[in-house]
Amino acid sequence: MVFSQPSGRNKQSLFGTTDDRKKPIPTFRLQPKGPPPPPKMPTVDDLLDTAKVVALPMHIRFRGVKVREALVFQGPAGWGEFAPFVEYDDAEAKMWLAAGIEAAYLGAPDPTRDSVRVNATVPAVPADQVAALIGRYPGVDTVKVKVAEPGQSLEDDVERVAAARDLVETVRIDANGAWSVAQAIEAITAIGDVEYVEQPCRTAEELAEVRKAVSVPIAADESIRRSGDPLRVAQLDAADIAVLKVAPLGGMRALLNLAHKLPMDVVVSSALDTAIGIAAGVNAAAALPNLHRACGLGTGELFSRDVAPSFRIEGGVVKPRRVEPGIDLPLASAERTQWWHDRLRRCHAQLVRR
Ligand SMILES: O=C(O)CCC(=O)c1ccccc1C(=O)O
Ligand SMILES: [Mg+2]
Repeated sequence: MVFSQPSGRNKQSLFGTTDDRKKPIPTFRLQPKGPPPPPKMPTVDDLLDTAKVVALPMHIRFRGVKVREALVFQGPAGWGEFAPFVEYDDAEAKMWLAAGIEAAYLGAPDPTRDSVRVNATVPAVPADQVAALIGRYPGVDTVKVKVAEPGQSLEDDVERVAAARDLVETVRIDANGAWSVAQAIEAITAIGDVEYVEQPCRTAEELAEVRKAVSVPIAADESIRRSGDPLRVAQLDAADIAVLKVAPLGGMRALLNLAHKLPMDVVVSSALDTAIGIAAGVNAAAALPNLHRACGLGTGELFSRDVAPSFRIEGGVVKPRRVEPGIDLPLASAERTQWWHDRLRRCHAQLVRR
């Protein structure tokens, strides 16, 4: 059911559902009613026909990488992206392929708003570099600061967050699960008031413990996108906010469906996507019935080259748009291209088999 959404165009799926199979064969209507039938699942050859593997250079190291690789492809509805992080196994990576196929073959769900507020993303840089990074995000009033980077101290985090606080109204932090419960409580106390702390510890149980011990709101990211059971954080009362990403959840409609089920505020964030993946994130955020917080969709600013001009941030917002890659793309080596083609083949086989 992850590929469906309660109503209208947003309910379509490329993969079908048990419900669809139970429905009687529809009788012919003179005046067609409702959404068009979902297109057929593309074959591997369909995907590889238009596939390009890009290697995008970054201004700054993020998640340990300075070059972001992605495979992008074109379908009848536009472009899709397949860019699971290289260390992910096929079972996890196949969700990212489902998301890319949805974007290229089904297109965006119906929007409910025409712009989306974004946050600036500040990697674990020295405090004196924070102002220059935030300067790349015109009109943005919310900054997400990465903390708990391996090899750095709590003092580094306190200083980096303080530098961001001097410049904007709202600061949120992301520890990517690096702290123990005790370390999280110590760090959160030292850092002081923030909008929320994203994934302070690895497990949902630990998030629930930290949440009981501190007054700062807790957001869940990896506990949702990598847990196998995204609803568990809600069952455990482990988070105040859900950070949702299109690609790891298997698409825009999967994200909308999950947001519908979660009893908490949602933030849509990127997975360090190219402009094609960012477009899907913006389209998902623009289709949410409720959205109260800035989204992490400004990461195009971290690239020094992208597949298309990055989403222009103006007055702190981005607007949904169609993304068409340029002709002069920074292509990956032949060897890396083959690696991505092989990975796409394996993930496609897993998707059609299930
Ligand atoms: O949310 C943002 O501001 C940017 C996206 C981001 O931080 C991110 C990007 C790639 C992989 C993981 C993460 C993360 O939120 O942990
Ligand atoms: Mg995160």
